[in-house]
Amino acid sequence: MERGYSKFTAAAEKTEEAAHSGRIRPAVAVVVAVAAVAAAAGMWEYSHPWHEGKERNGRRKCVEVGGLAVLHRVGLQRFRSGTAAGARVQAKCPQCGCTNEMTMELRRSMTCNDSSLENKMVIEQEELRAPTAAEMGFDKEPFRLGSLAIVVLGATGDLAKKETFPALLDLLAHEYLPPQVVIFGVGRTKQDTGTFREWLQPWLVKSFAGQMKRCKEAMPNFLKRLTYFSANYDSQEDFARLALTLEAEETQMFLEASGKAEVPSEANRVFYFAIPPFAFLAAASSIKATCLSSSGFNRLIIEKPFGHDLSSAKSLAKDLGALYEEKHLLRMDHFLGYEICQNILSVRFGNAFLEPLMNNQHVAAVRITLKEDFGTEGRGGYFTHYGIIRDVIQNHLLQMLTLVAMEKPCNVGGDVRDAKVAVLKAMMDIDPEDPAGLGNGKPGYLEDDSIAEKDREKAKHCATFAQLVIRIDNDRWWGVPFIVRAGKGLEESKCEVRIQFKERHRDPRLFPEACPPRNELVMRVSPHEAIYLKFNMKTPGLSTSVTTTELDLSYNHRYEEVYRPLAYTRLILAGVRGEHESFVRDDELIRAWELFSPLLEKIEDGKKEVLKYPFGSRGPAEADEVLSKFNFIWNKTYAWKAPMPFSASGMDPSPSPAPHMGGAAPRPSGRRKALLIGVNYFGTRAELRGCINDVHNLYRLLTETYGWPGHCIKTLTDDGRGNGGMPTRQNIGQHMSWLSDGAQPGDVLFFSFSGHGAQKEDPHGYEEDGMNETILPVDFERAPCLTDDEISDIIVKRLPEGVRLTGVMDCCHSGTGLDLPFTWDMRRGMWREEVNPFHSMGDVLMFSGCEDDDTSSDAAGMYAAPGGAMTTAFCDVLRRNPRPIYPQLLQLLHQHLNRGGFSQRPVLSSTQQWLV
Ligand SMILES: NC(=O)C1=CN([C@@H]2O[C@H](COP(=O)(O)OP(=O)(O)OC[C@H]3O[C@@H](n4cnc5c(N)ncnc54)[C@H](OP(=O)(O)O)[C@@H]3O)[C@@H](O)[C@H]2O)C=CC1
Ligand SMILES: O=C1O[C@H](COP(=O)(O)O)[C@@H](O)[C@H](O)[C@H]1O
Repeated sequence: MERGYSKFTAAAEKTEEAAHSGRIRPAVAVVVAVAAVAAAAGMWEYSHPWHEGKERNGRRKCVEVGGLAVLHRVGLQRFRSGTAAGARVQAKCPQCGCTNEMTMELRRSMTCNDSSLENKMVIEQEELRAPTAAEMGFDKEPFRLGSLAIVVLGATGDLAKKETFPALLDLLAHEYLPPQVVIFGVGRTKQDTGTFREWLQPWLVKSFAGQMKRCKEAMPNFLKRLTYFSANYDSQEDFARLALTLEAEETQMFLEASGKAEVPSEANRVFYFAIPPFAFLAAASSIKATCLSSSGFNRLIIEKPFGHDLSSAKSLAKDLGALYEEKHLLRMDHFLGYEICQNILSVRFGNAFLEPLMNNQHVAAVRITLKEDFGTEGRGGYFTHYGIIRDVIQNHLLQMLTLVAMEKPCNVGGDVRDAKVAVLKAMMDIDPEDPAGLGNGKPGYLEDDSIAEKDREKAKHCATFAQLVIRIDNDRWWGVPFIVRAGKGLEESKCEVRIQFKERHRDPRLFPEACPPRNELVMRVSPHEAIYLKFNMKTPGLSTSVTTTELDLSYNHRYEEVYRPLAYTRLILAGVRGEHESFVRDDELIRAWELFSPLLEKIEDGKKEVLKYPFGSRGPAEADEVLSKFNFIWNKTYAWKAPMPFSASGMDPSPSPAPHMGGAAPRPSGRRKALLIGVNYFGTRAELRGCINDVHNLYRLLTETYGWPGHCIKTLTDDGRGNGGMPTRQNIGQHMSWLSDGAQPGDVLFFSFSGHGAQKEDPHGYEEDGMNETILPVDFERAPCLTDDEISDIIVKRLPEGVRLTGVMDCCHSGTGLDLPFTWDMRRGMWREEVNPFHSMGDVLMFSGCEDDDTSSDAAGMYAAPGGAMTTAFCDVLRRNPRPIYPQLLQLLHQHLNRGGFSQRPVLSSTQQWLV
C-alpha cells in the first residue's frame, strides 16, 4: 500500500477523486534523530563532524553588508525573511536605488519600484531589536565610565561555561558592557589563555537566546578581552599576581577603547563566584586581601547554595559580613532573572481588576511548581547532601512565592526586599506533620553512579521530589494554602505559579449541570513563557453549556520579536549596575532557612517517610491525593496547550549564511530525547497500516540496540496509546518544541514522523522545485499540515552548535523534508548544497524515504507486520550493523530497499558537511 497525499488541502472527496486519477502518492514520513556517526564513533555518541574551522559557504547567495545579514536573491520578485512579524525591514534595489521600508507581516512581499528591475532586490534583515544602553538610560552609569573588570572564579566549571560566559558575551554583543571591559576567567587548572578560549568557544553562543547572529559577530571582540588566570582560591600570592595583571589589562583596554592618554580615574571590579560553596570564604578573603580596587566599586556576585542549613547560613553570612558590607554582596537566585518572575509584581499591582482579588476572600489556593523530566544525572553526589528542598524549594520557589504574596513595596518602606522579608516573616514554620509528599525517583536517583558508596544509606532519605504547604499568617492570606512542589525525573518539565480562585455559588438556572470550574491565573515561567487565565464561557455554537478555555498571553506569540534576555544575562547586568533588588538580601536568606529547618531535620533523621515514585511519573501518587485537603481542585478535563509560535505557523525564514563552526567536540551531556510520531489516519480514506508499527520498531531500536532509557522517548500515535497523546497538528508542534527546548551542546536528539507526506506550493520561491514539503497530522482535515519550514523553525533552527539531531523521513516527497542545506550525492561521493540553503548551528542529519518528487511505501505483507519500507529497512540495517558511517548506512538502505523490490531512493541530508 502507498502512503501519500498529493495535496494535503484536498478534502476527503477530492482525495478519492485524486486517488482515482492516480495523483495520490504513498508516503510514510519518519524523521529520526540519531547521533552522528563518524568513522569510529558509536551510532549515538558525539563526535565533531566538520573540518575544523573551515567555512563552508559553498554556493550560498548571501553577502554581509554593513554588519547586517543581507540576502541577495536573483531571479525572484518576492521575498520572505526569518525576521519576526512586526520587525522593520528595508528592501533596497541595487540597480535603481529605490528603498522600500515596511513592517514585517505574516505574509511579506516586496517589489521594486521599477518593475523591470524586480529581479535584483536586496533585503536587509535585522535581528530582534534590543534597546541600547542609552535608551535604557544607563549609558552614563559609573560602570560604563571608568575601567571595568569582570572576574569569573570557577571559570572551568559547568555554570561558568553554560551560563556566565554566554551571558557576558550577550551583554557585550548588545554593547551593554562598555568597550573597555576586560573579562578574566580564574581557575586552579593550569592552562594558557589560548587553550581556555578554544575550550570555551563552543559553549558561548546560545542560539535559542534569539541573538545568535549578533553574538557570533561579537565573538572575536569577546575573546580578545578574555584572559585566563590560574590561581588557588586560598592563595593570597596568586591573587596579588592577579591584581597586577588586572590592573595592566584594565588600563590598556581603557586607553585603547577611549583613545585617551590618561588612565581611568575609577577602576570597577565585579567578582563572580562560580565555585563550590566551600571555596567561597577562601576566595572572598584572598580578594579582600589583595585584589580589590581602591577606586571605583567592588562587587561580589555569589551563586547558591548559601549554606546548608540555618547555622551554616548564619555562619557564612557572619564570615562574609566580616569581610564585606552587604552593599558589596549580590546573592544570585537565577529564577529572579526569569522574564515571568520579573513580571509578577507588574501583573499583580499594575492591573486594577486583579489586586482586589489577591486575598483569602477570593483565592482558594496557590500552587508553585517546578517539574523536571530529567534526574540528578551526575549530580547525585551533590544531591545526597542537599536534596530537592535545598536545591530549588528553599531558594527559587520560595522567592517566587514571596513575589506572589508580598505587599506592595511602598506599603512597607519602598524596597522590594523589605516587602519580601515582611511576608517571609509572616510565613508559618512548615509543619513537618503536614501530609505533604516526599519522594525519591526510581529507577533513577538511587542508581546514580555519582553517589559515593558511603552515602548510599543517606541517599535513601534524600528526596528528589517534595510537595509541601506554606501558610501565611496575615490578614490577606490567612487560610490560603501555598502548595510548593518540585521534583526530578517527572513526566514533564515545567515551572509555573497557579493561583486558583474560589468558585461562585451555583446558579441552577444559568448552570443547571454543575458549577463552572474554578478560574485560575497561571504564570508560566518555562517552557513556553505565558500568562493565562482559565476562563469559563458558553460553548461556541448552538450549545448553551459552559466550557473552560483560556485568555492566553503566550510570549512567543505576542512578543516573538522582543529581545528577552536570558536570566543570567539579565541578572549579571543588574549586578554590574548594582541593582540590589534583583538579588537576595541576608535577612531574606536567614528567614528562608528558619522556615525549612524543622522539616529538613525531620527528613534527615529518617523520621519522614520518603516514598518511591517511578521515573517519568507525576511523582508519588500520595502527593496528588492530598491536594484536595489543601483546597486545590485539579480540573482534569481541561489542559492548556501552548500555542505554536508564529514562526512555526506561517512565517517562512530566509536562506541564511553557512555558520562558521569549529573547535573541540562538546563533552557528551548524556541527555537524550526522542520524539516518535506515527499516524495511521484510522477511519479516513487516507488510512495507512504501518505507521504506528514504525514507532514501535524505532522505539525498540533505540532502547534495545542503543540502550536509550524509555523515559526520554515520547511517542505520538493515533491509536491513543502513545505516551505523548494524539498526533494532532497542535500536539506535534508542542512535542517538537519539547524536543528542542533547552538543548545544550553534547545533547543527542532523535525525531521521527511516520504518516502521509505531501507537497504544497512554496509561496516564496526558495524551493528549487517551487514546492514545500509537508507532513499530515491526524487532524489534517481540519488543521493545516506542517511544512518543512515550520518543522525546521521549531526543531532545527533552535538547536545550538554541538547538539546532535538525526532524522529519518520515510514519506512521499520527503527528500528535503527538514530543509537541510546539504544533500549527500551518492554517485559522486560528495555533499551538494541547496540553491537557497537554510543554514543553522545544530548538527542535524536526516534520512528520507525518497526524493522530493517521489513516493515511499507502506510495506504491508513484505514484513511480518505492516511497516514503512524505509523505517523497516532503517531498523533492520542498524540492528545488524549498529555503527556504520552515514554514507555507508545510506548505501545499505538502498540495497535493503532494492532487495525488497522498492524503487524509492532514500536520501541523506545534513546541516553540516560531515567528514566522510
Ligand atoms: N551548574 C549550575 O547550573 C549551577 C551551579 N550553581 C552553583 O554555582 C557554583 C559552581 O557550580 P558548577 O560550575 O556546577 O560547579 P563545578 O563543580 O563545575 O565547579 C566549578 C569550578 O570550581 C572549581 N573547583 C571544583 N572543585 C573545587 C575545590 N574542591 N576547590 C576549589 N575549587 C574547586 C573548578 O575549577 P578549577 O579546578 O579550574 O579551579 C571547577 O571548574 C556552585 O556553588 C553551584 O552550586 C548554582 C546554580 C546552577
Ligand atoms: O538551581 C538549580 O536550578 C535548576 C533549575 O533551573 P533552570 O533554570 O535550569 O530551570 C535545577 O535543575 C538544579 O537542580 C538546581 O540546582
